[in-house]
Amino acid sequence: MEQQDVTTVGAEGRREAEQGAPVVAVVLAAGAGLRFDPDNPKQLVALDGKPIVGWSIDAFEHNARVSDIIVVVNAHVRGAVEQLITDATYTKVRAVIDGGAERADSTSAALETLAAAGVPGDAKVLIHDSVRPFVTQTQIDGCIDALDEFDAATVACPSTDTILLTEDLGDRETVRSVPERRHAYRAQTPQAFRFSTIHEAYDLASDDPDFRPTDDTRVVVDYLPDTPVAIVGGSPLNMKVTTKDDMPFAAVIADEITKAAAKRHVHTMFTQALS
Ligand SMILES: Nc1ccn([C@@H]2O[C@H](COP(=O)(O)OP(=O)(O)OP(=O)(O)O)[C@@H](O)[C@H]2O)c(=O)n1
Ligand SMILES: C[C@](O)(CO)[C@H](O)COP(=O)(O)O
Repeated sequence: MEQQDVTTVGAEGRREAEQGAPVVAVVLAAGAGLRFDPDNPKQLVALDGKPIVGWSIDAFEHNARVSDIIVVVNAHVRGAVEQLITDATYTKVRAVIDGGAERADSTSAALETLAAAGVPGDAKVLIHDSVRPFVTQTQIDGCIDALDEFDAATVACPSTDTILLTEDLGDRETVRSVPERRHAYRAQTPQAFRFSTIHEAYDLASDDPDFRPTDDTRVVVDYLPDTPVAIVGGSPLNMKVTTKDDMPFAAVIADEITKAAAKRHVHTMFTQALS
């Protein structure tokens, strides 16, 4: 992917000439959805008529600072995802690639695709769960901006519950430590990295076959411990659809977003008609 100048209009209307490396979104949609319904892939389930994976791709397609999108799929959803991309006439989706058995394998496959494509080490890579359909432009911009100061950043939500870290005692879990709540966050996505950082971390981690991280931030924390990972503000609305119990909440959020967008559209129409 070639270097390109991107002129963007920031959230406050600021115009900024943003010259630099590509901003690549990796949308992870290769999961089996075992906790949801293996016979009904959750990434394809519609919310307000749009498949969950479509909500996530839309968010990055419509961010002017994102230059490229890679979608990671499995064989069961590939056809539907490719059709969705065609029907939506997305302009930034560069490849639909096969993921792997674990989430980390899917991220790794995306990183190898970027490496083979010659993506520069200072490219900004945003890795996102496709089943977090309500990621906001503010969160995406927050990740992109954070990488001007850090080599790694993750969207995360302050925990409103006290977090307990446990250990095994016989067949029971017992509390090992209770971190201060002000330092307790729930990781979300996007998780964002300079390409060289995340590629190096995954390269180091690949020597440990037993390493099974549930997110990408941990790979940097464990294998590049001197690399700070900045927190970007998350929200309970940036939820992950994991089980069917998540669907009623997701449906309410989707409906609210759709209604708000319709109101904005009507307002714009009136403003244009009356001007
Ligand atoms: N091998 C995998 C596993 C997960 N994911 C993606 O990572 C995100 C978060 O994973 P999760 O919610 O756990 O999805 P699944 O792994 O499909 O769920 P389950 O664990 O219930 O099978 C999802 O967008 C999922 O598609 C992926 O791309 N490749
Ligand atoms: C990456 C993540 O969304 C951060 O909370 C989470 O770890 C994904 O977990 P999953 O089991 O793959 O859904």
